[in-house]
Amino acid sequence: MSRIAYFGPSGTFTEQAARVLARGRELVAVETIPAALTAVRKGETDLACVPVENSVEGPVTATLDGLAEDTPLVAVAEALLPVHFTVLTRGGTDPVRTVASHPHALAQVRHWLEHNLPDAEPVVASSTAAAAVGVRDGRYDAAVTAPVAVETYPLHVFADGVADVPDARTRFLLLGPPGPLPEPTGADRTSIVAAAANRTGALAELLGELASRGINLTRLDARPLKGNYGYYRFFLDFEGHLSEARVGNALAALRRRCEVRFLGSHPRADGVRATVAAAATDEDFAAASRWVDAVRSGELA
Ligand SMILES: O=C(O)C(=O)Cc1ccccc1
Repeated sequence: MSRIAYFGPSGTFTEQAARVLARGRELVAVETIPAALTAVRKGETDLACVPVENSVEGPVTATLDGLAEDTPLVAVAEALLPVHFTVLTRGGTDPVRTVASHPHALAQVRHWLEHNLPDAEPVVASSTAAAAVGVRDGRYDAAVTAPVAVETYPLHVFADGVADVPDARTRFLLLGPPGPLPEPTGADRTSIVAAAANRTGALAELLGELASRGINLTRLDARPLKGNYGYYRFFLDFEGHLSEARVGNALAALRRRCEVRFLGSHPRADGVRATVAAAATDEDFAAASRWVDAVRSGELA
């Protein structure tokens, strides 16, 4: 049976996302995001499930850096989960002095903690579920977890439905080795990493290649090139599928300008259909190419 390594341990938000994407595949918990990516790169699992961005905290940098480095992986599917938290303790009457969680989770409940556990010191854990393990083992007094954590860790539910921002969402990717792309659906997302040159206008030129082909950008993140202060690589997500003319054409144009790593074309979890600007449909590109061919062959001027 095919297997998915997910950012665990058991009881994380990523496990919730992996369940949505599993389609009968076996789920294997690993302790970190790099470990999930390594499991696929080494062929220990067929796929990996990791978080990529959150609507409150922004990019998940371990995922972005892990995708830009080492051997290429591509996203074949995504899941978008609403994020509200459950706060677990061991119960009893002892005061809550420490509250542990993943940094993204702590950042999303800061106000709730100020009002409800003002004396508790926030402590960073590797994941929300690792924080629950710490509560179970007596290392922390409370953990900010995913709702599924109670299935694995029979702790006391101190509070649930906790969220500073009611509509917070996290997007997760299902990643595999390069292979055939998922079929286009009309509601797809394409992701790349581009190493824009460090000179005036270089990023604007890259974005211009997308804009001039009528492609709508959905995310732009910069990450530093470690060990090379002042240099960045850019992560771009945009609407459309590589099989579509405007996307293939734009990617070729970007490739002429700089190093590009393709990170996948796959259906969007929210089903939002791509907006295609005027004169940017496949038929528009095909008609224009037919015209150029006719001019080249001397049939037209
Ligand atoms: O630690 C987890 O449960 C994760 O899967 C990472 C995470 C943390 C906070 C919000 C969404 C995902």
